[in-house]
Amino acid sequence: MRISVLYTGGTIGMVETPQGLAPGADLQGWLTDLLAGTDLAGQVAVTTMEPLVDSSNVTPLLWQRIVDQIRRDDESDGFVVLHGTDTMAYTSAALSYALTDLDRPVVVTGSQLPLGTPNSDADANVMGALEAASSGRLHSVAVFFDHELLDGARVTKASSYDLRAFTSPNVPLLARQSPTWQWLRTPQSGQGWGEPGSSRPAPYRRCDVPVFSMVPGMGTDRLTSMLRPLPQAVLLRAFGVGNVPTEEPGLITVLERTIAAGVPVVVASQCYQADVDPNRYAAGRELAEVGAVGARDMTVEAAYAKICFLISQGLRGGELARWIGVNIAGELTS
Ligand SMILES: NC(=O)C[C@H](N)C(=O)O
Repeated sequence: MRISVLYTGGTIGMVETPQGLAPGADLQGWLTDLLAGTDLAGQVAVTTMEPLVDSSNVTPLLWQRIVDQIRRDDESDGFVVLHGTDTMAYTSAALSYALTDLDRPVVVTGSQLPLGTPNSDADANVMGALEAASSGRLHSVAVFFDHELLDGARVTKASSYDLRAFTSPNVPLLARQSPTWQWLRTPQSGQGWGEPGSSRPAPYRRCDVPVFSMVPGMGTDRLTSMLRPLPQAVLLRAFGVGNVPTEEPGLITVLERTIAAGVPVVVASQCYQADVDPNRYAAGRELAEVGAVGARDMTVEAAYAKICFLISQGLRGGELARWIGVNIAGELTS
């Protein structure tokens, strides 16, 4: 058994500096000590992805570097990606879309408190992630955090301070480690990208996709200026099941013109738990009628990463909008 750990940064390996927490801990040394005397000792290799970053600085280009690193490693039986928590949910969704054909586990984790500090969750999270990756029971992308294993394309960061930082609001856990493993269900899968046997997905590129929330009193002029110049797509966080202020004069027309100009408008929800159906209320139906597409039960993170994935594959306009409803990697309930 060989597990490859890809270390990208995050609080887990940070130390206090005069500027605040920043990468600087001896992660390799700490991991060697952590694994000493366990079944995994000598079976784990660490690759440090320089420069180490706070995950607020992650872009789709780092998503792709992680994908490339995993793809070029035929030797490892599984992977653990050490990542900052702030954008971990975006990265785990992005890896899920790009690695549907991998058939080896990729477990993403990190910590809320730096390794070696009092009550740090680093030891438990990394040991659990390594156990999940070497269990033989997982073959897809998942997140392990605070004794829970979650579908990679389903997670959201639910707390900035609690050690239970991640949840998957629309689907149950995959497994719980408390303290022995209880495997609760098989991961949701999707149809993957392209035809079976076709070439691998094109690499992630940076994309121009604004994500914004509707708020009570949102004006049409503000919406119009937010959409200039025209982006590649829009991810709109509407109210509830996908409702917007349809009585605001001109607001729907702005979105209609945006869609007519070839810019897909994807409607997600501001609710923590959501299944978007813009057809349900009159206050949403007008959106659907002008061609906006609902993100169904995808998280905002999964929807954003999916739009970037589809743009990177060269899809635009209506074709991209059609793929929003296709389950690629278990990101939505089909
Ligand atoms: N807990 C963390 O890892 C937060 C950190 N700011 C990061 O996302 O890199």
